[in-house]
Formats: sequence, C-alpha cells, structure tokens
Amino acid sequence: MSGTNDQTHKDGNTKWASSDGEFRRQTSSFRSLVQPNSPHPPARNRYKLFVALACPWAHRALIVRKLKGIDKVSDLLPVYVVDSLLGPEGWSWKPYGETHDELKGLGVPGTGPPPGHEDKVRIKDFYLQADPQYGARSTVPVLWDEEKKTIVSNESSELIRNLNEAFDEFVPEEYRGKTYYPQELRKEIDEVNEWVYSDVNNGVYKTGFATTQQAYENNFVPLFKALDKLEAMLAKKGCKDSKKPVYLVGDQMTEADIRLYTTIVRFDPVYHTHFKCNKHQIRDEAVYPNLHKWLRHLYWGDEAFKSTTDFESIKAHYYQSHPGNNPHRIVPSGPLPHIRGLDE
Ligand SMILES: N[C@@H](CCC(=O)N[C@@H](CS)C(=O)NCC(=O)O)C(=O)O
Repeated sequence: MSGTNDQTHKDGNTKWASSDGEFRRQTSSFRSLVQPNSPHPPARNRYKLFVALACPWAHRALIVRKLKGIDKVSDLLPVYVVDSLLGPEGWSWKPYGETHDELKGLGVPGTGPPPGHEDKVRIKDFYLQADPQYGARSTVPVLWDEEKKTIVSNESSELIRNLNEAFDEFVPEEYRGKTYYPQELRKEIDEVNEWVYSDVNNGVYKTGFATTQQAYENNFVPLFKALDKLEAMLAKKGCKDSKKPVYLVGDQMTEADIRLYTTIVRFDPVYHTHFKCNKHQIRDEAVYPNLHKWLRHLYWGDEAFKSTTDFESIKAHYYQSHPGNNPHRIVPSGPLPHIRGLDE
C-alpha cells in the first residue's frame, strides 16, 4: 500500500504532483461493506464516521447519512470531524498550532476524536490501529468499526452506495427502501459518474495541483468542457425556469447529483481561485444559468445539502492547507455571498 503522492518537501509541505507535474489520486485501501453475515454486520452503537467538513468526498457521505435518516438515530453512525487544517502529518484532531509555531491560529477546530480514542491525535492513528503497516495517505471519509477496531471503508463512492441499505432496519420507516442508486437508472448514473469523477470532481484537483503549464492546461480544458456538458444536460430538462428541482439522471435525486454537488458548491468560493479553475464561475448566469439553478435548488431546497455545507471550514481548509498554491495562507473574503439565493 503506497501513496502515489505521499511525498514531503524539505519544508514539511506536501508535494501533491508527481514528477511529470500531474496530480494522481491514490487508490483507497479499505473496501468492505456493512452488510448482514459479513465481518461488519449492521448494528447500532458500533460504527462511526470520520470526516473533514471541507472534503468533497467526505461531504458525499454526510449528505447520504442525512438523506437516509441515519442521523435520526443517535447511536447509529455518529460523526466525528477533524480540524480543517491538513498539516504535515495529515488530518488532525488537535490544532497544529499547539505543536507547530508557523501554523498557530490556523484552522477551524473539529469535534475531537470519539470517546475511548482520546490518545489519538491524527486520523493517521486510526489507520495505524487498523493496519500497523499502513503507509499511504490517511484520507477521509473513514467508516470505523468500533467492535473490530478497524476501518470498514475509506472509499466514498462505495460508502455512499452502502449507506442506501446498510442501516435500513434501524432508520425511521419513511427512509427505509429509499435508494439513490435505483436499479433502472444504474447504467446512466454510472456513465455520468465516470466522466464527472475524472473531469470535474477530480478534475479541479488535477488542475489545481498541476506543477507544469502543460499539466494544468491538460486538465483545465476537459474540466470546462464537462461543465458545458452538464449545463446542456440540465438546460434540456428546463432547469433554469423550473420551480421544482431538476436532477441530472431521470427525474429523481440520485447519487449523480450528490457526487456533483460537493464539487460545484465549492467551485466559486475555492476552486475558481485556489485551483485556478477560472474560465468562469458557476454563478456566471450568462454561461451556467441551468447548473447554477440546479446547485441552488439542492442547497436551499434540501436540509441534507445546506446543513452539511460549511463554507467557513471549506475556505479555511483549502486556502490554509496548501502553501504551494497559497504561500501566505490568506483566506480570500469573497466571492460574497458564498452562494446566491434561489431567485437572485
Ligand atoms: N477516494 C477517496 C478520496 C478521499 C480523499 O482524497 N480525501 C482527501 C481530502 S479531500 C484526504 O483525506 N486527503 C488527506 C491527505 O491527502 O493527507 C474517496 O473518495 O473516499
């Protein structure tokens, strides 16, 4: 298990790109599911979710946890949030400023680790408990099994699919059987997910962490092509003038919307500036009237989206955690508002 980007500069800052200037995301290592008759059977008071509020991959899991009513049962999947600053030793439960002078005052504090794990300072400590040989990057989200003291999953795409069913026997009646990956739409969802992942979700990172002009342009172009394609898909469905939310696939909310949302809601406040994805902003009504409306329908229309979107942590995390992109770690004040109103 080795991280492809797990390199540190002499100054302690993480080097995100490989030697050819391209950012490559590592493959996740823990790929199990919560399911009956498995090492991780559905149960109350057993599983925990570790997230960073800034992280778009962890954000997917927070949204599905709410959409599925898992948050309604307090001991089903409690959430523990790391501090927003991703420091030299990765995500942390304790402010880096306490041990690193140059990081004093940075970051938005999280919740601290769960009871019984007060000795753990970094998220890495959970990875090492699960696998003492673990040598790759310690990413969020993490689905933690308290009984087995191990990680069930650190791959958000599989985790959010698993949450459709994993805890159904415990959630309130009205959430049971609800799925964001319905059988009849799977083929289309998979197709959309594939290019949205590569060109948009990961595309903003590949653009932002490129360390050569060529690598930057190689990723900038497909990113904006994909945004044009999304705009056209939503225009065809009349999203701009619709009073009701319009969805990417079929006429119901699916994981395709959830996966796209966590990138698009970060686009204007962060990716446009910090990752130099600056051909347009999503709020540019002359370019993305439909995509912009789609975003605002989800944010303003559904508590699962709005209540899990923390602009303060999002901005603090990105602008303060990547000194290669932003050496003085200044968090820009704008654009304001972070997201426009539904009819603005
Ligand atoms: N494939 C993973 C990717 C998760 C991921 O890359 N998370 C980032 C935060 S946005 C992370 O935790 N990075 C920590 C690090 O690189 O040290 C997923 O989708 O779950």
